[in-house]
Amino acid sequence: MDLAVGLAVLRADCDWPAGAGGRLWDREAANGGILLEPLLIGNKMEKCAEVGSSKKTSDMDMMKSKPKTTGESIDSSININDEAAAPPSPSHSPPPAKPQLPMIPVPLALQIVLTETARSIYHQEASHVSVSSHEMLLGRASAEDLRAPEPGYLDYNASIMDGYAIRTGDLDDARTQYGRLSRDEKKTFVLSFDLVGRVYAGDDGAGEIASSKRPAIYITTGAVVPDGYDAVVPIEETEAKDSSTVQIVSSHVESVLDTKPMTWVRPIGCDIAAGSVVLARGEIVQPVHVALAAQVGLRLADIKVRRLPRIGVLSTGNELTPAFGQPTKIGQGKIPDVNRPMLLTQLAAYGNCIPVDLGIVSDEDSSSISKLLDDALWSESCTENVDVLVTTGGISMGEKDVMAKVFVEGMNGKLHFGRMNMKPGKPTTFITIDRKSDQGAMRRKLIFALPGNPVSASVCTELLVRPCLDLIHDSVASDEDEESFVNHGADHARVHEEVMAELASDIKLDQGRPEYRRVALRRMASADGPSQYTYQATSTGVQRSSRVMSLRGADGLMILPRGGSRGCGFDVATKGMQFPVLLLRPLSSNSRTCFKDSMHHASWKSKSESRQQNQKSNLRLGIIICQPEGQNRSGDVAEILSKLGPVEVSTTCELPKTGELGNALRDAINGADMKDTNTIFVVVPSSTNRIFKLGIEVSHCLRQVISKPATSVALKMRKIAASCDKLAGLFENTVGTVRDGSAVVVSCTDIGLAQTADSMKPLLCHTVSLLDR
Ligand SMILES: Nc1nc2c(c(=O)[nH]1)N[C@H]1C(S)=C(S)[C@@H](COP(=O)(O)OP(=O)(O)OC[C@H]3O[C@@H](n4cnc5c(N)ncnc54)[C@H](O)[C@@H]3O)O[C@H]1N2
Ligand code: MOO
Repeated sequence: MDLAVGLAVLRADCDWPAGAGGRLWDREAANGGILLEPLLIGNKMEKCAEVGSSKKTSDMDMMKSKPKTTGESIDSSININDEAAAPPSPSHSPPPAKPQLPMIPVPLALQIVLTETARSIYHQEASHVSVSSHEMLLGRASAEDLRAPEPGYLDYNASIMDGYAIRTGDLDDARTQYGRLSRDEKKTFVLSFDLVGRVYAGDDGAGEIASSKRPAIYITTGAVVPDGYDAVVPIEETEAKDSSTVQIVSSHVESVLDTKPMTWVRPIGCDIAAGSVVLARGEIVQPVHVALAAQVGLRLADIKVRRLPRIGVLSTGNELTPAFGQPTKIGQGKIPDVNRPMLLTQLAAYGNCIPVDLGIVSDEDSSSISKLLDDALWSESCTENVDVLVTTGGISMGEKDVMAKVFVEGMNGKLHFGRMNMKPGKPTTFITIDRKSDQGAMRRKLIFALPGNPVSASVCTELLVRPCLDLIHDSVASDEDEESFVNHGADHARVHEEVMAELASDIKLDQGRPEYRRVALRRMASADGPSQYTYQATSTGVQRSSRVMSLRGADGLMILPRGGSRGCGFDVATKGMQFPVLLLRPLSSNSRTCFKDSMHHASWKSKSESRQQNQKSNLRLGIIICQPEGQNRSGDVAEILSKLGPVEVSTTCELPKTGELGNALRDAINGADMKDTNTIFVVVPSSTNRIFKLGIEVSHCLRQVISKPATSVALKMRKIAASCDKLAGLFENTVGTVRDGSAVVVSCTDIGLAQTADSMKPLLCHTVSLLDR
């Protein structure tokens, strides 16, 4: 008899709960006192080893683990008929339907499921389907690369603006003529076009179009730019003189004369070049792919997606009556079948499978259960057999718990594990059934026999069935050898997103098994700084596995260690302790969480604040204070301006012995001690009643050194200063680039300087970021 449980290497990122006191899991075999412990290497579970001694060699044999590496395959099958796997039965009680199998850690169970799933995918013939509506594409895995056909998108030259299509070649004469005019003559220059036609979006653009010396065609956004025309002038830059003449608004004449070919025109294929991949093989279809496929003109029949696995859901138990039917009689031992509607909807919500309702069966007659399931899985007459099966109930230790026997004995299944070290969900059982087709190809079915308690059934579906279905859904056939394919598939499968969360209150730990406690999560700003978060977990109440209310409002499963001396060493997990939480759904869809502390929210709340934060350090200041003899304001001004950025140098110029100020400013701006600056403030103290005159004087002098004036920035600054103090509005601020464009010079008074500088900071930072350096 061939008994072997291969214990696989767990995913390297599959760490067990923190705070479990070093022993990450253990298991006491039924009567052998065998402890299984993982050896921890670098906080990762690398392999399992047996410790302690055992009187039962066969038990040991069954548990024997050849440590495997990810490069090796797992043979995780258990022979259920081997007596050694079962605890001894007292002579007065009937033997249990299912032997007490090793209780394996959940991450190991998941690894086994993923490995066996990948193996089944390897042997599965890839089958692709197309769908009948675009909504059905969403979330499906593409079966092949989809490329944009010739000539790409768009297939005609289209106008980007409502305006007039023109021929840029027609502008040459007018441009030459305009170039010869004086400044005043240019002001009165008229550039006009003959309006020769109209093209609207949807017209084929091929209509008869009259020609003239300088024709223009009225065109709408998206319309075909007619042949021979190569640019569009936006309507705002034109005025219609009469029904046959369009004239360019005088302020736009110069720019329109400079119009380059294809201005405001989208050329053929510019959005999507012919041959570009719009949906890659294996990629999961998102709304953007639907948009791209539509844009390049594909038909639904052209889009092949992988067939979704069909998954059957069966409830077992004599006590069950169909849900949503006749009310059950009170106190008669009957209950509504909750698991089937729950799991059918849970699986449908995953979007990675087609759930199939297999009904309810009584647990009285194993052979009729075998027959029903055999039909669902293999029937020749049934074209739509299920690929995966989930049953609930009848999998524990009682006389009526027949499901393991049904699968193993009745259907020749291979049992991979029969108990998991967790609460809820301990009796969870995983089986595969392989058969050869008439052509000799291997076909495999994956069976999850889950506990009957609804919470256990739901949690185990989430923990094991969901990743299995995701793997089938996401996998793409490959030329690799079987073992490489299987190992790669299992190691790269999608597993649950995980966050660390701290307990909102004390929780008594289970003394027998680690608990996957249903918790609601709240995201909170962390003391570690902006955009750092912590999560707080609140238990959903009593965690009995019949209490479906414990699933209500749960965002995740918090992995609490087994308590007591055989577990983590303590009995109560106290408020504030942190444990990992496997997320049941992405947190962002959690409507109860308002991310007020997010960067997104912050940018809405205080745009200027965050901008200032971002732009903190790019201003390196030089300050030149033009002060009357005997005054010294440099300290105050430097202190105020230092809020903008580091002050590299602060210097003074004597006020003004006319004719000398210009030179003094030039020397100061170009002086060696200003070389590390990029923003030079020339500040004129307001203590004098000559503020207007001085403003003009300084401005005049600065214009000699400025290579490019920035008049609108200066005007803005003046407005801000005037809003602080009207007197400041009398000062003529000047802004422009100096030193070959490597620095900005700004002149101002000291009135309202703090507020003005503060308001100007974002603009100055941005200006400085655009300097030539
Ligand atoms: N001697 C032992 N007894 C039990 C053990 C054990 O280790 N030794 N494990 C317990 C644990 S843990 C669980 S979980 C349950 C699992 O039992 P089964 O999987 O055999 O399931 P049933 O006995 O058929 O049902 C359990 C419970 O759930 C109710 N149920 C079943 N199906 C449905 C359904 N479709 N909708 C709603 N409720 C359902 C059923 O009436 C039972 O109350 O075994 C423990 N026993
Ligand atoms: O595992 Mo059971 O699901 O604890 O109740």
